[in-house]
Amino acid sequence: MEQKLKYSCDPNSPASEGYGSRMLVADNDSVLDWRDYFDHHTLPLSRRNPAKWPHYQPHYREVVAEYSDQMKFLAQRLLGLISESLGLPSSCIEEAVGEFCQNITVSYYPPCPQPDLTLGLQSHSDMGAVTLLIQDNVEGLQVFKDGEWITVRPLCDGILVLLADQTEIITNGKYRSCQHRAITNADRARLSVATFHDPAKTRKVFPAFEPPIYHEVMYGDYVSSWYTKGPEGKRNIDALLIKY
Ligand SMILES: O=C(O)CCC(=O)C(=O)O
Ligand SMILES: [Fe+2]
Repeated sequence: MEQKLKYSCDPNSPASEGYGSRMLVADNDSVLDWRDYFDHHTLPLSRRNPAKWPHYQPHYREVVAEYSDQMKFLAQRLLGLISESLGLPSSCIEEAVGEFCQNITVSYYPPCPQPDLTLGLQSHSDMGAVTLLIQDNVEGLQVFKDGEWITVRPLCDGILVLLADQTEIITNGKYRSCQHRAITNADRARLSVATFHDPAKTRKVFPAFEPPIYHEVMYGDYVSSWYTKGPEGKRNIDALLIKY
C-alpha cells in the first residue's frame, strides 16, 4: 500500500500518470471497475519521465521505454497498412493523427468474489487512434460483435490490435473502433498491458473522405466529453455523427 501511494496518480485529473483504481466519470455514475492500473506517459519524449515509474523490478524503466518505442513502430506500420488498404498514401492516417501521444496502462484485475455483480472494466471504445494490447493467459477481455459479447482467447505471444475512435473518424467509418470490456472471475487475477496511441489534445481530427459522416472534433474536446459523460459503449463517437 505504501508503494501504491508513493506512485499514485492525481485522482482529480483524467489519465494522470501513476497508480489508480477508477476511470474518471461523472459524479453520479455509480459503476466502479474491479481494477487497479498503472498509467505510464511514454511519448512524445517530452512527456516521458521514467523517474515517475516504479523500479522494484530490475531494468523495469528501461524495458518500458524500449517497449514504448517498439509499439510506436508497430502502430505506425499498422496505420500505414490501413491507409493503403483504403487507397490513401501510407502516411495519410498517421499524418492526420499527428505526433503520437502514447500512454501505457498496466491493468490488474484481482479475483472477484461475485463476478456477476461487476465488470473489470466497463464497455467502451478507446478514444485515440490505435491500442496495442498484450495479456496474460487468463480470459477476461470481451469484444462486442454482431450484437453479442465474444471472449478473446488470450495468446501469450500475441499482440491484440484494437482500433480506436479517431481512426474511425479519419477513415469516415470504413474502419470501426472496437467496443470492448473486461469481465472478472472468482479464482484468478488477470493482467493486461494496453499501449494507447492518441493525437495531441490540440489536434483537429476529421474524415479523410467525402461526404464526411462525422463532424470535425478537437481531440482534447473529445477526451473531456468522454470523461464527463462516461464511455458507455460507443456513445461518444456516435454523438459526432452528421445527420443529413
Ligand atoms: O484489460 C483489458 O484487456 C482491456 C483494457 C482496456 O480496454 C483499456 O485499458 O482501455
Ligand atoms: Fe480499452
